[in-house]
Amino acid sequence: MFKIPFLDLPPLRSAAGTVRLPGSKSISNRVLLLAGLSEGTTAVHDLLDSDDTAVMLASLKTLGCQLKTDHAGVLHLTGIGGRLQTRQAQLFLGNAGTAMRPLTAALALLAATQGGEFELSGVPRMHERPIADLVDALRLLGCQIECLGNEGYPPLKLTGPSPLKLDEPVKVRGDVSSQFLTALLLALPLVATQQDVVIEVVGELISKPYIHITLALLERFGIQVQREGWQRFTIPAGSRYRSPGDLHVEGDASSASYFIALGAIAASDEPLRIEGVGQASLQGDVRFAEAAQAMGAIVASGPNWLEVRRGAWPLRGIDLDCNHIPDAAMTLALMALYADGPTTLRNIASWRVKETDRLSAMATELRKLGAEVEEGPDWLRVQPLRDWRAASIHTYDDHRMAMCFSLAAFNGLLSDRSPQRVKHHPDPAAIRGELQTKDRAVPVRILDPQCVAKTFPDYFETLFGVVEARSEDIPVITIDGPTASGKGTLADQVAHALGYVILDSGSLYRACALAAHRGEVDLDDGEAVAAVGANLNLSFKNGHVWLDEEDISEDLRREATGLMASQVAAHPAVRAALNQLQLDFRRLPGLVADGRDMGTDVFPDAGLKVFLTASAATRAERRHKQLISKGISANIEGLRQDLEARDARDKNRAASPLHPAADAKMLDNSAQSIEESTQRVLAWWAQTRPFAVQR
Ligand SMILES: O=C(O)C1=C[C@@H](OP(=O)(O)O)[C@@H](O)[C@H](O)C1
Ligand SMILES: C=C(OP(=O)(O)O)C(=O)O
Repeated sequence: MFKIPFLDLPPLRSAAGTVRLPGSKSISNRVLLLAGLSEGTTAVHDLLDSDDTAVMLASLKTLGCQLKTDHAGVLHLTGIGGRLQTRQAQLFLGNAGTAMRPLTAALALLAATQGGEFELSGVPRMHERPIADLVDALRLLGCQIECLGNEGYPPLKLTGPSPLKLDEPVKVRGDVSSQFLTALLLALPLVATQQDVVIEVVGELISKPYIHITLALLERFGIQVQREGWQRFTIPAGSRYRSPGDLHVEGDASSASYFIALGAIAASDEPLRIEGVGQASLQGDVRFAEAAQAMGAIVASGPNWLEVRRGAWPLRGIDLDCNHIPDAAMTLALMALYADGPTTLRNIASWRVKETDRLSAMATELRKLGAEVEEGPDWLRVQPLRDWRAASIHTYDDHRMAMCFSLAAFNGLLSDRSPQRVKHHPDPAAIRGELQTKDRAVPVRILDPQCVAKTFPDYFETLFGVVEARSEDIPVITIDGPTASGKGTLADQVAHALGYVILDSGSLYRACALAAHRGEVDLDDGEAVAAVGANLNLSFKNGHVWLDEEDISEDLRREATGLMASQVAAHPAVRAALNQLQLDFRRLPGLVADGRDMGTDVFPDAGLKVFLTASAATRAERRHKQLISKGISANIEGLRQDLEARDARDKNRAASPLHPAADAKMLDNSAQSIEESTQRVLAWWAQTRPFAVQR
């Protein structure tokens, strides 16, 4: 997960490959609650691991459920069998509607029948998300519920015992959220032992497909609800939760929407394959695929997979009632930017009471990209966009805002005078326009990218696994400098702050030599060592070097490795292979490369080049401290003389002498803390970016 203040997405060009979706949030939290209320143990496979499920799991644990995850990642949950194990608890439910609403109903009924006192709270936004319709329904039933802040909103206090009136139908409104009905359906079997319990929906029910998920999962837990249209639901007398034993959670269909859109926008050669949902899915949001098809996507599907590629291009604008796909519909608003005419999304009033006011947030942020947007009380109209602006997108702690706006990074595919338009106007001026499109693609900045943790913590990593950018569009920062100047630490810090990949070029020759030696390759055979070098699977994380899955940092520092490194570095074939390997580190979302010739030779087009120096005395002192901390005695004066001699050799050697690139920024960190140098480099970097100052 990118735990950084912002993530810059460079212009992206294409998508291909396979995405394995994380588990469905809606299914995961329902299954957890049902298993928690059941007797016996349920083995839950492929459970979603995210903020929303974490709060549900923590609550169930507090309530006395036993949770164990085995080595294969399967959760074994032993439920309370409908008998309270603890009568007092304070539960924090973050911003998870699928935890707050159903737990309110379940604990209100358990407190009423068995006695207890439970407080349910969440993040500030959860305290602005209405729950009045559910509280009203439960109060009419006889539950004691106090709203501790504003009436009709969490936090809530549920107390009991108190007598329940189960003879009358339980009436609930369904026009603000379907989760209130879901909550009652999931919880009322607790008290439907002696008699049928009837629920009547008052007024129009929204987000209906979510009720299907609820009913299907209740059935898996042995409860057959009788349904009359969307108005009346009967939980038969004698209902009792029975664990199905094993249960598999399918992939999240709302999360699939970003990749379906990605396929429609950017999979122009091969389809993008999405695994985890398909025709057999329980989730209504799979029908997002139909909306994407209406916009031009070509979709093939099997029971639990989808393959999506670009059909019509530009996409086609649509006018759609989105009430059945409230979450995935947000993705259509981004697809609309790539369309040939306006797109109107209707019947989406519920957007206003979700993680943020999504209608307003969507309109505001789309306008930052330059889009023309109209917003009504329950609709949104988005015009196609051709003249895109680089924008810093606020995400309002809403995972879907962050995921949706990542799709704006494909703007280079359809900016003004894009190649597609040139096809229709094949005159020389238009073709010159095509050549200019490269400069028209703009990056997108996603603020607070870690908000995706609500349902899809690895969203951006997954995205980067299936998209491509042109190499020259991937930003590079180079940090070159003499030995012991602290460039490795600085590169680490800068890369960490930006979420960028790190290349510690100095260790490549050592790693190559080590891998060749381990593979029993003759170190005098340049071609053979080069072949090893070309296939090295190296990565750099937190100052450590990894070869495949192994941390080889210690081995690289050994004297023997150093000697082997200078042996292999003499082969021109090895140098060529390692040069290519270094270029291959230019990966999404960007690269920080440290070394001696990164800015001068390897990445001459880097967006920022830093040449880091420190006085020989300072570097000698740092090296001295390092050695002492490892228990190696050393003499500062001797170290300083060594460093000065090495500097002189480096500067004056014939082959790539160490010197700053003509356009490098000089940074002398002798009197700076690492934090200060990091901030200096980040400030220089910010000046190169097209985004307005962050607010
Ligand atoms: O029951 C569910 O799992 C959900 C129902 C929907 O909410 P509303 O019924 O409030 O639209 C949806 O937006 C939410 O993400 C999950
Ligand atoms: C509305 C959403 O979440 P919640 O389950 O918290 O209602 C959502 O995930 O888009």
